[in-house]
Amino acid sequence: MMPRTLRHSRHERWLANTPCVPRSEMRTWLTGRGSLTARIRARCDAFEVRVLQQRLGLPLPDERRLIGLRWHASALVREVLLCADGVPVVFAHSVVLPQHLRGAWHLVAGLGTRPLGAVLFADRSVQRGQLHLKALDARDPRWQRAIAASGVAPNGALWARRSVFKRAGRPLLVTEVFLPTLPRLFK
Ligand SMILES: C=C(O[C@@H]1C=C(C(=O)O)C=C[C@H]1O)C(=O)O
Repeated sequence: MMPRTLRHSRHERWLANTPCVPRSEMRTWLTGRGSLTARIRARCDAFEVRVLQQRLGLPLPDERRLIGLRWHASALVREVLLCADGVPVVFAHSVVLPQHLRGAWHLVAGLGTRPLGAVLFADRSVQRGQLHLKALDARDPRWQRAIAASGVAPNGALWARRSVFKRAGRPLLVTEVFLPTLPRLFK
């Protein structure tokens, strides 16, 4: 029997398979492998990236292994809100090792309010790994930061997805938390 600290109960795992997501438009948004920026842009008149922070910080414990970060080491953490016609619809949290900002991920360093997707999907050398999904509840710091930053009234768990992008073998972890306002963009 694994010790409690290592045992992941269902609510603590990110799931690769999609049956966990009810058949709906939400499933299309969660599992689409194209640019989320492009999908939002196509469904609103004014798209905006509101940068909340882009600085060295500690990634969350469940992120370290995915980007090969030693325990207690810092990474570049970028958090933004993607807004459609002035309304936040996605909270995004991206993590990359600082040393890769001088190399493979140099374009991230000076990104500013340009969407990360504009970099990722314009470069054929960038490879996206598998998407993993999770329903985040109020105990998760990503849920807490998404709700606090967006000012959107919470109504339970928030669907999130994450994947590792690689350029020259260097990982960049992107997590996207879908806010309750997203359905305004559904067809
Ligand atoms: C990865 C993409 O870029 C989006 C923009 C981000 C940013 O500007 O930090 C982060 C994650 C994405 O929601 C995308 O468009 O699919």
